[in-house]
Amino acid sequence: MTRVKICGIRSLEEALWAVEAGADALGFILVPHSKRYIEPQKLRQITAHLPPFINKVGVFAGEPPNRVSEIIRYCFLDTIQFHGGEPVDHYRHIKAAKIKVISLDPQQITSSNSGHPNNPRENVASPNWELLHTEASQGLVQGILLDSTVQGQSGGTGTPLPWKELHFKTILAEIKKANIPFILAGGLHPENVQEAIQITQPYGVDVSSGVEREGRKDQEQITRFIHAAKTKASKPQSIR
Ligand SMILES: O=C(O)c1ccccc1N[C@@H]1O[C@H](COP(=O)(O)O)[C@@H](O)[C@H]1O
Repeated sequence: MTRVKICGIRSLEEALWAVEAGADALGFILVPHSKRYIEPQKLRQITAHLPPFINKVGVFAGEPPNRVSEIIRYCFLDTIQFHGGEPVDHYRHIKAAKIKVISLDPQQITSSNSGHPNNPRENVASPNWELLHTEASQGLVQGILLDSTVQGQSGGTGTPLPWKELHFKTILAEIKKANIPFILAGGLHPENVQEAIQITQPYGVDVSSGVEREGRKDQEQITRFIHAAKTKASKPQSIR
């Protein structure tokens, strides 16, 4: 069954909505410029009151290793999500599971399909797959998350990746070679998550904007999202 992370939680009430609906993980944004930022002092008050068996993920972008280590311990977090292109090697001493984020520009993926008949990858800024495979084989990362970047902004953009595009299939093939769990993010919501899962077959899905209403987490959207993600779709889908 597909694991679900609900990200950008800012209160105990929101966290308990997600837990009640069956979330496997909760994400907390520790990126100070984000509109979903939560202060460590407030976060600790949430995590201290959560039931067991729920994975608590801290989302960071470019925070120095010592600061990350301090927050992980202070806030009782289990997992680090590196959302700022950090060299994960610098964080190897920290005792937490690590998720490396690869941010992709949806427009570049789409244009690479039609751009050049002989080389569909020509226009795409390709991630460093060799580095990812090395990090995975050395046990430096335990998961890889694909997210969308829009005009230089990555994280919480609410923009879907073009998972139906042919070039996306080649990206997935590279990720699967690393042989670590793959998590799909970027613009997922209750209406598209089943199709996205059917096409990409991820270990887990991650959502922030897609379970909000007027900028705040919404209990009904969270419940619908988790239900959809954990229910098998009836119609088969394929990549065109
Ligand atoms: O959610 C944020 O505000 C955020 C800020 C900075 C880095 C990451 C952030 N969230 C991550 O973004 C993706 C997808 O978000 P969305 O569903 O498209 O809104 C997900 O991995 C979140 O963990």
